[in-house]
Amino acid sequence: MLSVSNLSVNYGSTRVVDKLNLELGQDEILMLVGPTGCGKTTILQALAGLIPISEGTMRLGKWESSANKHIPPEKRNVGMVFQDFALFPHLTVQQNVCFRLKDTSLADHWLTLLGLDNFRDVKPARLSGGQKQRVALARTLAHEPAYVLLDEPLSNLDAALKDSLRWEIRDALKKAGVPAIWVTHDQEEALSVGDRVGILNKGVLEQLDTPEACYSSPASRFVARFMGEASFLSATFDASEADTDKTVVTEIGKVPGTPLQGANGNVDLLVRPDDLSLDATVSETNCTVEWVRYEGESRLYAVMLDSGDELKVRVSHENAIKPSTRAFVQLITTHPLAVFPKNV
Ligand SMILES: Nc1ncnc2c1ncn2[C@@H]1O[C@H](COP(=O)(O)OP(=O)(O)OP(=O)(O)O)[C@@H](O)[C@H]1O
Repeated sequence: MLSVSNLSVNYGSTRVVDKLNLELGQDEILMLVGPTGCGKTTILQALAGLIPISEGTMRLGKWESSANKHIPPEKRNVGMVFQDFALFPHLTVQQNVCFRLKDTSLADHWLTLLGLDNFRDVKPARLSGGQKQRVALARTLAHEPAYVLLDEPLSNLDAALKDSLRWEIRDALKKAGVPAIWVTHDQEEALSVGDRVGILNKGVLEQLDTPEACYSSPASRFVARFMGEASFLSATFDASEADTDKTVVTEIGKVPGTPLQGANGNVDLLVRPDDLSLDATVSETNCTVEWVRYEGESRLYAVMLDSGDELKVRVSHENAIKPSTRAFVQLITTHPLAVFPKNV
């Protein structure tokens, strides 16, 4: 198990990573997300042993690294996958994957599994971005790393390729049975691919949890907003009610609620776009459409409630409503929504 305890990194007098704690299971994939400059790459570099750390420890198997006792990358048996693939241009695919390997049977295994058999004698320049990233992954896994660090492995690829390759990479990591930390900018990728997701804000891990928990019970408003479209709706909530029927009362309906941070009384309800319905064909109205974004399968609307709260609503693409139209918005969810203390 990879254990990280109180890991902190300073650049000069600036703390960039602050007291990171995490433990990674044997074949667990942790997706690390956060805004640009929040310290994601720095964490990977520290875990790889590429930069000195200021505080804390990292432990795996027989080694433990700390500020006073640095373990270099070659002693950690770490595998790294970068966004720019980092292949040797003068070597073939086969030679890249077998580089410094005594036993090449695992290289054959990964080359076949990642669909690269027909490209063994080709040099990287002749490969597409997706093929290059498969070669980089095959090379990493052929060396039987104890853990794998992936720094935005899909960011140089187009959208369609990203979608298929993310599953291939996940499958390969699971087949190899190694723990992995995967940095991404893409919240959807983090939620769909990760066993757990870590959300960083200014060097601090704000939440480390299952994708479902990060999305539905975010530890903070920052996490709520970062993991997807989030609206906050004024509501009232009686936390003393029996557990089974804790109801949040809003001007557009009642829903079950999960109180966070001691929310009680006047609160803000976290509403996601798919928790709502929108109808412009009924006589009763309670909002005005501000703007609409066509998304193909769906349309995302921003509506302004008559009371002044703005909500985002996602509905079928068939439901086309023009901006400035009066409409009726309603809560339609039956699962509990997160309830935050009123933002004052
Ligand atoms: N070598 C360095 N010297 C000084 N400051 C640095 C150095 N490398 C990174 N930083 C700073 O540390 C902070 C974290 O950088 P880091 O690259 O880890 O962020 P990130 O979350 O990976 O960002 P991005 O998503 O843009 O890649 C930033 O403010 C960055 O400017």
